[in-house]
Amino acid sequence: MSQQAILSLSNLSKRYDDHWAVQNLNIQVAPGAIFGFLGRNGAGKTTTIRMIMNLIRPTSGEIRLFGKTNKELKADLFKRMAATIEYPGFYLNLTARENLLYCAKMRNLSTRKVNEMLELFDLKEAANRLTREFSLGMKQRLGLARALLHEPELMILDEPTNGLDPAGIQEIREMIKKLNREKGITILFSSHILSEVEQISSKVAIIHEGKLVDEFTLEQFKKESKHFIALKASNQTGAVQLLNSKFNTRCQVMDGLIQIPDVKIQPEIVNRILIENGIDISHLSLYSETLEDRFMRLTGGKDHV
Ligand SMILES: Nc1ncnc2c1ncn2[C@@H]1O[C@H](COP(=O)(O)OP(=O)(O)OP(=O)(O)O)[C@@H](O)[C@H]1O
Repeated sequence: MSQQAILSLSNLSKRYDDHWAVQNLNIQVAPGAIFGFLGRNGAGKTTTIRMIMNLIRPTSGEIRLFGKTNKELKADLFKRMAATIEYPGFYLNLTARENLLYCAKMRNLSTRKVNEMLELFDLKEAANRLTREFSLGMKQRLGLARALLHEPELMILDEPTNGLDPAGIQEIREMIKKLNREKGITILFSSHILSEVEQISSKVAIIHEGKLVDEFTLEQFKKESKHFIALKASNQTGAVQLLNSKFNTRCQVMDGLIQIPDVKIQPEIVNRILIENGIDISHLSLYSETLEDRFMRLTGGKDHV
């Protein structure tokens, strides 16, 4: 990587009793990225984030933030980065504005940022309402506003859309993109929701049973993803034999569909050849591998896992 990584994990591992929650994790997050950290429940995402945040100690391996170890960064670590882990907690008897003002004062930050954050996160109208009346979506937004008060360069968000309804998920997704685009903040966020990761990440890492099983940019993914023709015929065995010999290819049968792997073969020609040979077709489509397919291939998991 030509540009120095803003976050670099080298052989990072964490062992609990007799099992590895995270094992030999190597990840580089480039400045300006929206890095999606994807894995099923229990894959090791939160453990990794807790280690980055210095909340738990790694069993082995190294974490470098801004090119330095946690020890070298000391207090600077929390000046230059921010994180939200699980559900954000607030003083429920204080208003949104009071919560932010309190946090700014505690951390010796300028209070002028409070109004800016309320505006940025669309909380201006709700600013004087008690946070006990807030919906989960509003609390998530207030949590992001609080995390951003000190203008961090890197934000780490652990499952930021957990428990939100579709509209809340959309709002947080747009916020993440906006923070990255307009404020230049590098973002690492964990998720087990594939569509979410696919929609906003510039780079994705898939973690499974504590190990990194795949890492790619969205650009790479689109280039590398498999394309094929899928069809269902009245005589599947006969159709496979015929297509293999006519097109010098190797068709596979998956989930009751014949897959022709060669993208250069034209579907209309496939259609004609099968019909001319007395084989009827009940389904024919062009297919590209989705992130969900790739994730399932690697982890045996499903979308919301
Ligand atoms: N304090 C702990 N003691 C023992 N085992 C733990 C501890 N914390 C996490 N684990 C185990 O480590 C593994 C990884 O857990 P982790 O919470 O990091 O997964 P995750 O990917 O964040 O999952 P989720 O999406 O469910 O939060 C799991 O098997 C979990 O049970």
